[in-house]
Amino acid sequence: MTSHLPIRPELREWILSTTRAGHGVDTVLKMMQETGYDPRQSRSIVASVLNMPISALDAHTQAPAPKNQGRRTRHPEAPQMVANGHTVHVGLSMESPALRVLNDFLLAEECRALIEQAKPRLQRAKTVDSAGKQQIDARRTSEGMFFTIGETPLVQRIEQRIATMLSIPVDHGEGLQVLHYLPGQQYDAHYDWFNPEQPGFAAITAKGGQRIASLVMYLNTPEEGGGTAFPEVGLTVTALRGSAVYFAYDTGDEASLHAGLPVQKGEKWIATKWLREHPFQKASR
Ligand SMILES: O=C(O)CCC(=O)C(=O)O
Ligand SMILES: [Fe+2]
Repeated sequence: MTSHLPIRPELREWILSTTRAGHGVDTVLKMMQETGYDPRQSRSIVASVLNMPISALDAHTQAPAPKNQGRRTRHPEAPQMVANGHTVHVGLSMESPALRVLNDFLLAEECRALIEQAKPRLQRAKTVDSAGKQQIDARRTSEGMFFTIGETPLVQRIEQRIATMLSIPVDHGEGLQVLHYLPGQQYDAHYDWFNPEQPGFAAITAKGGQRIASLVMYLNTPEEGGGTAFPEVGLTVTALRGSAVYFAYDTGDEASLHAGLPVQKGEKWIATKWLREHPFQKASR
């Protein structure tokens, strides 16, 4: 996905002028890493600017490929899989973005209980600004809250189901977030991966590294609207109680662009789990 990376013009110009001045690709990569770029990111960016495949980049560098590549999730396989005794049905599969619609991911009773546990703690949802700070954002008008890892037996059960289904340890997950949207509320089109070009990138990824996949679980069925749209591929996933949409991405994967469409009638409750390439926090039990 190297061609999809948003690269600042100054950085592009610097890479071109440095290589034109006779410095090797390995020197450029080293300098980028010294200024805080993640090794994998710098390789993608340099390959994109110099218009060469990452594999060709290896031939120009003496250093072996970076070893701190994080984990990746396993995409659930159709038609169904059993995670901790619970059967999940794969209703739709897509390869770009890597996406699965999962039916029966949560029981109706689990959806109801999760909403009840979240309700007293809702606050206006925030986004992460370019300095890595949480902020109120007009693009995201819903209310939300975070559970800590394993905070309640129910949260723990859901986290273990996710971990088994995607074959990734529970501690790679950010705390489960519950969001509540009322009519007119939405989440504008965005990527869940963090942009390596934004100033706060190092701070946001210091713990756990980059995000690699998301799971959006629908806790109710809005009367009208409120689906999750993937505008790059013309797909809208219907918000249906108990089902979920899973999608995985590389940094810069534009196909993973998605939006929580406005609720037209009724309300919408979701729980989101974002997964990181490295352990994000210690599980509490
Ligand atoms: O509300 C939705 O359908 C999408 C939510 C979302 O994109 C997120 O929580 O990152
Ligand atoms: Fe998202």
